[in-house]
Amino acid sequence: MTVQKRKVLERLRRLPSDIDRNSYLAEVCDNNETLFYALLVENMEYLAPIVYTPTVGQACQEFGYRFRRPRGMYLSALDKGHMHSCIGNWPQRDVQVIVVTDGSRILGLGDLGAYGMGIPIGKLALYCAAGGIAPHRVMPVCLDAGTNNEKLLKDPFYIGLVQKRLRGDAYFELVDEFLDAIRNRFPDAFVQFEDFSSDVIDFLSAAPLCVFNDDIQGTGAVTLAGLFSGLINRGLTPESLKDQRFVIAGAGSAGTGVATAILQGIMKQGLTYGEAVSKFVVVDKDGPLTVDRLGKLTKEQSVFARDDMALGMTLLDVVKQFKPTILMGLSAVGGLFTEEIVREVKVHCPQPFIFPLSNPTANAECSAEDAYRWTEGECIFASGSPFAPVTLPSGRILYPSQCNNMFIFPGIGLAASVLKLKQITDDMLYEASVAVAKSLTDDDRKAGRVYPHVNDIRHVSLNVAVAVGKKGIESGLSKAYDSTDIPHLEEILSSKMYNPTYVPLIKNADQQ
Ligand SMILES: NC(=O)C1=CN([C@@H]2O[C@H](COP(=O)(O)OP(=O)(O)OC[C@H]3O[C@@H](n4cnc5c(N)ncnc54)[C@H](O)[C@@H]3O)[C@@H](O)[C@H]2O)C=CC1
Ligand SMILES: CC(=O)C(=O)O
Ligand SMILES: [Mg+2]
Repeated sequence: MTVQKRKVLERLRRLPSDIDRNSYLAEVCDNNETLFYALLVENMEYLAPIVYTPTVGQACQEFGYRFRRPRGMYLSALDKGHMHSCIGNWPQRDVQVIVVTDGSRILGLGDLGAYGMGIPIGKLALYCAAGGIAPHRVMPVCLDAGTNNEKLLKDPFYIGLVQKRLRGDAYFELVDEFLDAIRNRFPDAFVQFEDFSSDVIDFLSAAPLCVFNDDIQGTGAVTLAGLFSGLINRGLTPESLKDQRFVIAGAGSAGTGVATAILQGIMKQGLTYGEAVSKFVVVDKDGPLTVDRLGKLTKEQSVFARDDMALGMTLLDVVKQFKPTILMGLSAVGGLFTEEIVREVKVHCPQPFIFPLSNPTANAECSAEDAYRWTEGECIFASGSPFAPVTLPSGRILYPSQCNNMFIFPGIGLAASVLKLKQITDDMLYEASVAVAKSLTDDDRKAGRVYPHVNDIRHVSLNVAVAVGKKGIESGLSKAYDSTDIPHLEEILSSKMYNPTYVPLIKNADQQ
C-alpha cells in the first residue's frame, strides 16, 4: 500500500483547494476503503480538516453538485410506513454505530436539508479512523423531513424532498418510526444524533436503544476536558474550576450542553447547585437568559436564568458587569468576539480562556490570531475548527488547541459497541472528559495546548473508551462484560479496533 498512499498524498498536494481534496478523498473511499482509512489514520492532522470540519461544511453546502455515489441511507418523509423494510435493505448485517441527522442545523451553516448527509459521513470517517470501528459496521443516515432553506428549494441539484420541513406530530412520527426500525433490526446499535436544530431535540430517552447527542453531550464533555487541562497548565488544580466565572454566548444545544457539563463538573468539586449555577451567564441572540424570560426558555436554558441581568444587554455589557475568566462561543456568529469584548475580559483576568467553538472556521467567534493579539499572547485559546500556529511580533509562537467533540465521540462509540452499553450516562461523560485531559503529553503542555494533538486521536479515543467502559461496567450498564473484565479493558478494547490493512486474498499454507 506504500506506493498507493504516496500517490494519493501527492495527488492531494497538487489539487488546488481543500474542497477538491475532499471530493477526491470521497472517490478514494468509494474505490478502496482500506487505503482511505490507512491514509486518514496516518495523516490525521493533514486530512481531518479536509474530511471533517471546516471543509465538510462546504462539502455539505455543495453536496448536490458534487454528488457522485450514495453513501449512507436516505430516509424521507415519503418512506413513512416503509422504514422497517428500508432499514432491512441495508446491505451490512452487523451495524454497530449509526450517525443520524435531519440536516436542520449543520455546523453553524443552518438548515441544509438532505445536503446535511455530509456530516454523518464525516463523523463516521472519524469513528472508523479514530475510534477503530470497522467501516462495514457504521451507517450514516439522513432523515429527510424537507427543508426551510429557500435557496435549496430552488437548487436544481438538490437531492432531497422539495418541500417545507415537517413539524409537530408528523415530524416526531418520522423519527419514531426510524428509531423503531433500528430497534428492530439493530437492537444493540449505538445511535448518535447529530446537528438537529435545538427546537426538535427530544430523543435522548429513545430506550432501549443506546443514544447519544453529540452536540449536547460530546461538546459538553470535550469542553470540560479543555478547562481541566488549561487549569493544570496554569499551575492550578482541577478543583479551581469552581473559582471560574463563565460567559457562554449561544444557548442552543451546544451552548446549553457545555454549560450543563461544566455545571456538573463544578458541583463535583464541592459547590452546591445554587453556588455553581451563579458562576454562569448564558447569552443568546436576545441577550442574557433571565428570569423574566422563563416562560419562553427550554428546561435546559431555564437553569441558567438570572435575576441580575437585563434582557437585551449586549455581550460587551454582560462581560463588563460579570467579569468572566472564561469566554465561550457557541453562537455560530463569526466575529462575535470583538477586540473590545476580548480586551475587556482581560482587564479582569490576566490569563483568560477564550474558546470560540463555533464551526466551520468562518463562524468562529474570533480567530486565534486575534485572540492572542488582543490578550498579548496571554489567553488560553481553543476553537472548534483548527487554526494554524500564530507568531507574535515578539517572535513567540503560540499553538492554538482544537476543542471539538471529535475527541469524545469515537471513544464513546468504541466503548458502546464493544461493551454493548445500554446507555450513556453523565458519569460516563465526566470520565470521558477526565480521560481527554489526562491524554495530553508533556510536549502538548509545553506548547501550551489544552487538548491533545490531533495526530494522537486514536490513542485518546482508546483512553476515552477505557474510562467510559469502566464506568459502564461499574454501573451495571454493559450487556457484554462484567467487573472481572475491568483490569483487561484496555487490551479488550484495543484488540477490537479496526486497523486498515490489506487482508491476504490467498491464505498461506499455515493459515489453511
Ligand atoms: N466545537 C465543537 O465541538 C462544537 C461546536 N458546535 C458549534 O456550535 C454552534 C451552535 O450550535 P447549536 O447550539 O447546535 O446551534 P443552535 O442554533 O441550537 O444555537 C445557536 C445559539 O446561538 C444564539 N445566538 C445567535 N446569535 C447570537 C448572538 N449574536 N449572540 C449570542 N448568541 C447568539 C442563538 O440564540 C442560539 O441560542 C455551531 O456553530 C456549531 O458548529 C456545535 C457542536 C460541537
Ligand atoms: C463539531 C460539531 O459537532 C458541530 O459543529 O456541530
Ligand atoms: Mg454537530
